[in-house]
Amino acid sequence: MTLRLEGIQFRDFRSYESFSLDGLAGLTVLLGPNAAGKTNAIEGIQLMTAFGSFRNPVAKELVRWNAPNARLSAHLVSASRDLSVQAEIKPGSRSYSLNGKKKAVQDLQGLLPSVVFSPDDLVLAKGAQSRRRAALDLLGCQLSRNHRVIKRDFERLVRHKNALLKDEAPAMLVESVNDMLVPAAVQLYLYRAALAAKLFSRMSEAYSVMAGGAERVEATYVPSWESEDVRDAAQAAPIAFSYAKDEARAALEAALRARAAEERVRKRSVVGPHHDRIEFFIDGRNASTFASQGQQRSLVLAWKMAEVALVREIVGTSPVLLLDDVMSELDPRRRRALVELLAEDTQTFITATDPSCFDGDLLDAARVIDLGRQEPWLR
Ligand SMILES: Nc1ncnc2c1ncn2[C@@H]1O[C@H](COP(=O)(O)OP(=O)(O)OP(=O)(O)O)[C@@H](O)[C@H]1O
Repeated sequence: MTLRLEGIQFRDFRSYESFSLDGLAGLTVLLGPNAAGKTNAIEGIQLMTAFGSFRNPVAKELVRWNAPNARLSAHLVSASRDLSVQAEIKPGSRSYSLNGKKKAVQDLQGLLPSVVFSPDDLVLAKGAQSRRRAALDLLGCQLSRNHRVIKRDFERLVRHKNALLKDEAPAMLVESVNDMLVPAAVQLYLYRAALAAKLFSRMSEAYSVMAGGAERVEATYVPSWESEDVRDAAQAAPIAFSYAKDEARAALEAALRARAAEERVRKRSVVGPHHDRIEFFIDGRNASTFASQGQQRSLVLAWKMAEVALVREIVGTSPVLLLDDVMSELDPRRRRALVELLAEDTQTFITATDPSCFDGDLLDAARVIDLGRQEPWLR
């Protein structure tokens, strides 16, 4: 049975000393002037549903200034279940519990997936590759326990390998870590590549609808073990890569051998899924270099629409949709595309500084929370 978010509470989280919302239904609009805490609220809800944050913060940034820790809780309900998820965040650590029992993030992700769309997401189109990989992983982690376990194992091994390289440990030690790292790296690559293929095809469809079929969007997932020439070519024009498990393993092992000396000199790992790339193309040209602002927005919106479609297909229910200050950024055509996403079964939170960017019908159907009216010391 589908879970939904019934209530959320923050204590000493970001700008909030104390904040709670109960009786949450389909559509909640959070209004408030700049710095009222709208993005903080969206981030808090994401932390209690996706168990990650689109802002990629360190734990310390989430704790209200001068407070020792932050506490968040979420009440999730369905016809047959009543769950209480708690989080305690201290500088340097985050711990979660479910109905009073301690849980690892890997055990909670997927309970109630969420998809965030915020102006910050424009970095998906233009910014660092690490943000694209992180967005793909956050989706993968919400959809598959295997994805989250392998990602965690792989990241642990990379940290260990980097520490050895930094300490100039003997090559034999680094090689023995590579032996453990390769299976996790190959599996993470396979999960990501399979997820990317599904996401990218839905993204192209969504973009095509928004652009009235006038532009063609493609996206590719480029493994780190490709030679520099091939990676350059894959930046210039879309090349589809497809590796079976054995082929991926052989290619990664060969690249690790070929670049071992470089890793020793640079004192860090240079090959593996943490260096894979995601490239976007509009009409065959790399979007990082050639896309206009409007095309970048459409690209990111299409990615988000593809995420929602994939969660619906794979989990069988809609994710919680968190839309942070996006209406004012979108032209009427894109706004319409976004509003169509708000199917009746999609629990949605939208923030804005000004209610005038919403349709009257949308506001009539929503519960409107005015964050600007809250006492400032309680925010
Ligand atoms: N750890 C923290 N402790 C206290 N305040 C914080 C913390 N982190 C962020 N803030 C403050 O929270 C305030 C609200 O930020 P938020 O991004 O939620 O505003 P917003 O309502 O989305 O504003 P805008 O409309 O300008 O996007 C900011 O002034 C920021 O300085």
